[in-house]
Amino acid sequence: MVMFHTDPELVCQHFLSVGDVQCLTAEREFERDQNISLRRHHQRGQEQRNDDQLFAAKNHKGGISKKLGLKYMSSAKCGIHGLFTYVKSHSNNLHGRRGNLKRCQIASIYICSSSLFQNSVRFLARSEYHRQQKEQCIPIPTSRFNVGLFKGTAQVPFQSPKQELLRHQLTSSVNSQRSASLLYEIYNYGRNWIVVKLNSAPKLHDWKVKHVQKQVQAWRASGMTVPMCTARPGWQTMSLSKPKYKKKLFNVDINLIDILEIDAEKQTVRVEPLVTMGQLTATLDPLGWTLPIVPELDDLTVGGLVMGTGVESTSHKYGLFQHICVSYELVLADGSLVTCSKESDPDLFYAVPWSYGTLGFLTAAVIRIIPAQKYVKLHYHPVHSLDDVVKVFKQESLKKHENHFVEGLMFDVDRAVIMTGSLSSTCEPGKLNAIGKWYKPWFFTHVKKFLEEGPGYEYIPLREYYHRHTRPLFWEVENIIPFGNNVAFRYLLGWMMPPKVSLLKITETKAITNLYENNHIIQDLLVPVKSLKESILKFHDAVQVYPVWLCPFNLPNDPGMVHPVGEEEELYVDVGVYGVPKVPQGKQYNAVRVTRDIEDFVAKVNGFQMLYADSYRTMEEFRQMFDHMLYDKMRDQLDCKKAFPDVYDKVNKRARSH
Ligand SMILES: NC(=O)C1=CN([C@@H]2O[C@H](COP(=O)(O)OP(=O)(O)OC[C@H]3O[C@@H](n4cnc5c(N)ncnc54)[C@H](OP(=O)(O)O)[C@@H]3O)[C@@H](O)[C@H]2O)C=CC1
Ligand SMILES: CC(C)=CCC[C@@H](C)[C@H]1CC[C@@]2(C)C3=C(CC[C@]12C)[C@@]1(C)CC[C@H](O)C(C)(C)[C@@H]1CC3
Repeated sequence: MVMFHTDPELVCQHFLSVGDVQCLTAEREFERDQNISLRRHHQRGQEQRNDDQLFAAKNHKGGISKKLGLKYMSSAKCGIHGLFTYVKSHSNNLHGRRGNLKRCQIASIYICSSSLFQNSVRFLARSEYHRQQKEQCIPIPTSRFNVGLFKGTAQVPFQSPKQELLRHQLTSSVNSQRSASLLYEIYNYGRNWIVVKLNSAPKLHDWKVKHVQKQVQAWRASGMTVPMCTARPGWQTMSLSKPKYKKKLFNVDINLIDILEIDAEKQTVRVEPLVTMGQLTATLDPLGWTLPIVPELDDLTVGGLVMGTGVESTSHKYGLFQHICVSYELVLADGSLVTCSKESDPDLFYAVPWSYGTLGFLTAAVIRIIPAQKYVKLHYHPVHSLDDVVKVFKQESLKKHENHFVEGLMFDVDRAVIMTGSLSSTCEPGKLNAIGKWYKPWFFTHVKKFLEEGPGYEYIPLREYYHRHTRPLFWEVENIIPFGNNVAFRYLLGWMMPPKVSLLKITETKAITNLYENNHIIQDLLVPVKSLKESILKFHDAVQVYPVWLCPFNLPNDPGMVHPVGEEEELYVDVGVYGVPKVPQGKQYNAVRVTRDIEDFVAKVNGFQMLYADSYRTMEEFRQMFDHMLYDKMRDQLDCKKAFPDVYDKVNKRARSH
């Protein structure tokens, strides 16, 4: 039977479901009208042909072409990085972590557009389902590719699937996404600089807030038929999934992107919710100030960190992001504008964090600032047994005064580097390491070296330390551009990194999102430090993903969704698991089963799951993990039931993506 799939998603889903994937056999001509032609590369016997499931997908404007008897149509837009990652992770699952890629090859990938915010990746695909799994795949001898920046068509001899994959990965790094990211960054920093210089933001703030209030009034006037959410598109957010619920809800546009005021006397900064961490450190650091906690990815927003949560290597001292916030300004369900703080309205103040925008719209936040220093003196302590990892990590995390920063990276179940740091205004000669420079190795690979070299220390410029995980997105960029840490690449093209998450997301299709969701784990599990050893062993058994991020944080017993079980504050640790799970040969990773198992474990040890990650909990299970007492009270009191969805309805798996 020959099947023609016109939906690219099905093409990719098929990749997942089949046992073997044979090379896409295609040659294409990219003509001006962007028709794509497809022809079969090698002939096979009639019997085998009958078994074929033939997929051809054509990107661009829904055109239909018929050529060589094959019918194919419409849109195969697919973030190229996603495709690579997919291929990589898929082959890992099929053949073990370092599995051979022979049976999973993509032969033709086309990037035909280089417009600023768009990359169109076209691929023609043909896959073969061998009913009898034993049957061998036949390698394809040549393939062709055409990438926007490389004009013309290059014919490259097919050497090995791995090289084939690498070649495609190279094309991804030179696609226009990188330059678009850079232009976008330059625009943002320029705009921010002008706004700060002109001091125009505070004057405009009231006017912009009124605009939010007017939209809430308009929602009320419209009969309040569906609840509200912000209009921020899903591709702009720092999560793997895209919120599906936004399509059904009343979207309120919140265009609040500026730093409003720095008060040196009170040691606070007042910011609008879409201010990012990168924007804040760029503004505050030159003035000699910094936030006590700077969540490490440049594009995280204050709104997202207040409504979700934020954690970083100073959290053992300062707690979570909400614990450095002094007050919130919110537009409520009735359209009124309120400001709440511990003193003025403690119930609302404590209920807001983790509420994910379901109590009101945040229009400004006042956050504490502390004096900054020029450098971080960072010590690296390699440890070589799990017991020592736990011991050293706990010991260092409890030294709140000596250690301004504490963080651990586990490279295996019994090997880790624990880092401790302090702020410093001076630097010893020969000890400076400007890790943020474009040609420097990715931070986690630099850290790993200390396992062999033994303990050491160095000085890192403060802002470069804060954003140390931005360039490799922890280690996630390794899956997207595996050669990104290669020394030649770094010197030549490293300045184009990191890829902008929003641009990666906007160029990604549902299909690739699905592939990520099914072959990847991204979870931050917040567990009491007393359960750290048990947790590491549990995650090791479940997924064996390394490196693992260990970040200690102090959890005070404040009211609200997240607090320790006992009366006292407690030391917790964020165990960050990001990567492709290791699956025994021949087995398929089951994201739902594994994630649910991990979630059950976390709940059992009185831990929490960060809300940006996929949650497979039922509503009852979710309500058991998070204390809803104050939240429910505030939802009733502020008449939120019709105005905003319940937090569970925003964070559960069904509400996201697809
Ligand atoms: N180191 C760290 O701590 C890291 C944290 N994260 C997580 O990433 C998320 C932040 O990502 P980011 O892209 O900045 O935020 P998002 O846009 O993803 O926002 C997260 C939630 O906050 C709500 N929200 C955001 N702004 C407002 C507002 N002004 N008023 C009301 N609700 C609002 C959103 O509501 P709506 O759905 O209506 O848009 C959404 O539900 C957080 O959840 C954080 O925990 C991720 C990486 C690192
Ligand atoms: C609490 C802490 C420190 C969390 C760190 C979380 C990061 C590792 C996450 C946040 C956003 C994130 C989910 C993301 C991705 C990887 C992991 C990230 C960076 C990527 C880049 C993976 C590739 C995907 O195709 C896509 C581009 C959609 C996402 C975007 C968000």
